[in-house]
Amino acid sequence: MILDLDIGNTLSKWRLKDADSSEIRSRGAVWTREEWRPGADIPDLDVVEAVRISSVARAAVLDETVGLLRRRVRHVHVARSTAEALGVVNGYAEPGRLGVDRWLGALAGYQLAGGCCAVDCGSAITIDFVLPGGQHLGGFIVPGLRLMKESLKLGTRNVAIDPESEADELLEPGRRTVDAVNHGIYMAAVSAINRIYSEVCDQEGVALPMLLTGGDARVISRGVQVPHAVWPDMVYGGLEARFPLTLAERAGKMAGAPRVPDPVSLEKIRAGLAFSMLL
Ligand SMILES: Nc1ncnc2c1ncn2[C@@H]1O[C@H](COP(=O)(O)OP(=O)(O)O)[C@@H](O)[C@H]1O
Ligand SMILES: CC(C)(COP(=O)(O)O)[C@@H](O)C(=O)NCCC(=O)O
Ligand SMILES: [K+]
Repeated sequence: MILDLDIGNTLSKWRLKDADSSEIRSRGAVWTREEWRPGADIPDLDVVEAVRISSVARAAVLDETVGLLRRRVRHVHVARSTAEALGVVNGYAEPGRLGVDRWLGALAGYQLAGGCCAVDCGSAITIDFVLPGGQHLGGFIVPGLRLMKESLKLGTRNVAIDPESEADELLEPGRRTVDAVNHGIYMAAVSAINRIYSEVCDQEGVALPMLLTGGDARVISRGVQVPHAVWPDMVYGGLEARFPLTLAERAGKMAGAPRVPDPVSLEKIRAGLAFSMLL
């Protein structure tokens, strides 16, 4: 079995992948600040022959996790942001400073779709752009839904947006604090994504396919007008592309990859942008 780990600021996600069949056997998540102890919530390391890790948590969390794993597992691969990989050129002046989850998302998106806009809706919402030739432009970082809500300190932090809510309901003015906050932050997130996408496509003269991932991807997806696909395993896809282990991975296949969405025309994007400036 291969153990893939995606350690974010909020949740540490894991999945077990069969090295022979390339099938995903199980998955789970634990809070990042918690210690990784054998128990019901984490996979049995005895069956694991290789681990691949993406981590943006504090260095100490990664060091501890890697230390624990190296004692039990033969191959431990830790992803790093580099100046170039798999045809993508990192847009950061200091490439190593780009969050590795963003880098892996950009690599997966490029491998799947060529140029892309990769949006990761987690503790932060990150919006990264890769041009069709592989140049990563850099990106945008906005606080995620949960962080925005907590920063208001209005006592509404424990009432999350119902992930089943329809976008239409969330776009109405709230008539009590919790709704005013939830609808406000939802509007902030989706309008930032819509606007940033249009601005950058306009600047670069290219309509890019958009891919969404992260814990809030599904609910945010409903408010994003740009054609896009949700790919919950996008960061894992970057790990597969960067450290291919199975036959399918060596052939360039990433588990759970969606159909590439057809972007609308650049003319339409520009018309939308011009319209929003007039208002
Ligand atoms: N069951 C859940 N537990 C915690 N957060 C959740 C859950 N479902 C959705 N979320 C949302 O997902 C976000 C975490 O998403 P994730 O992509 O795992 O973030 P990160 O990679 O930063 O840890 C939270 O901030 C929260 O808004
Ligand atoms: C921006 C992030 C905090 C997002 O992390 P996440 O929300 O997925 O936990 C992470 O990618 C990070 O720590 N990046 C380093 C700074 C940068 O990318 O510029
Ligand atoms: K994120």
